[in-house]
Amino acid sequence: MELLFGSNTLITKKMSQTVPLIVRLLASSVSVANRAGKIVRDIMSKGELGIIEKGKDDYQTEADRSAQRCIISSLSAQFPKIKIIGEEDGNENQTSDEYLVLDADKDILSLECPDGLKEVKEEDVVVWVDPLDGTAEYTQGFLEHVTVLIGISVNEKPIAGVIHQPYFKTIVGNESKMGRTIWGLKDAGVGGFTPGSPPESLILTTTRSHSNPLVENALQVMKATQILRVGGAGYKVLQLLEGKASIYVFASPGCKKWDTCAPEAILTAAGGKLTDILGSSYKYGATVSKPNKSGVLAAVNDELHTYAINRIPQELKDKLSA
Ligand SMILES: Nc1ncnc2c1ncn2[C@@H]1O[C@H](COP(=O)(O)OS(=O)(=O)O)[C@@H](OP(=O)(O)O)[C@H]1O
Ligand SMILES: [Mg+2]
Ligand SMILES: [Mg+2]
Ligand SMILES: [Mg+2]
Repeated sequence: MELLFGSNTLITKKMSQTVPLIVRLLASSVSVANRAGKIVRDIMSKGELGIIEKGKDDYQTEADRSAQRCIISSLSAQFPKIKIIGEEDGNENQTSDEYLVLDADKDILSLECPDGLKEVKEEDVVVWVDPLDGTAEYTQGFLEHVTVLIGISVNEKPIAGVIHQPYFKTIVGNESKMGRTIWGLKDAGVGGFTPGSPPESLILTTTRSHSNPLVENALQVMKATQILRVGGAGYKVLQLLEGKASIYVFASPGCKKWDTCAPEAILTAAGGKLTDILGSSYKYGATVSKPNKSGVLAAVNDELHTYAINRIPQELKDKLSA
């Protein structure tokens, strides 16, 4: 019976008897994010983006829809009791065999699960999926900013995640490989990239396509030497992880739980911190409200996070507190 499934599934089935749920879920998330990234590239190559305007400055493309279908159908087939929440409406029940990925990344499967996460059950987990973060940038050709985000929360806290960058190019010898997958697991570490030390002077990263006067006010008070304006919460946190910026400031509603769950989990596993602009943590349980109403403030370490919180004027904090 098992032979019908192919060798990777067979390995996954054997592993399922010994490897803790969280490690298996992260390993499957890495594999499915790679496939979702290929879908994102293929749809761009075909040139039929199928753009829908969901709201003001808020777009959805065929890549957002198909990548979400791939991720949700693949993870729910393997972890049927886990609650999975995706950004794009109308996809949850559209399972597609074409996109079914049942592999699990072997390197992740061999990670040592932290003691506190060994007993986690499917019922304790909520997965937040942003199939394509940086949709505005995807449609405008800023392809390096685009990421696929899969965030894993346990008892409302983000504890593991994947940021896949479909358009990251690696040259190995004469061959170039597209895409890389960054992962993090609380108390275990991060991987898939080379961590960088924070820049010597204060460099901020913020939105490229969703600015407003509140956002600009919070940037000015930081006294930074440089402000990088890039797309996507995933890409901005990647800039922190790689030492290209040290604080991510977005003093506005607009971001949602699927934007921050995976980036927060990975940043925390790397020693950083992500909160709202008042310094309070967001919760990621199944019934929380989706918008991150009080903005985003993330930093590479606690010291810089405290610096940034202290510089935000009280008036601005009052405006963004719900
Ligand atoms: N004002 C507003 N309206 C609608 N959607 C918004 C808004 N601000 C941020 N976002 C969503 O947050 C994701 C990251 O966007 P940005 O890089 O522009 O901003 S930021 O991370 O919030 O700084 C990005 O997610 P994706 O939709 O997945 O691309 C944005 O759509
Ligand atoms: Mg969107
Ligand atoms: Mg997003
Ligand atoms: Mg999105």
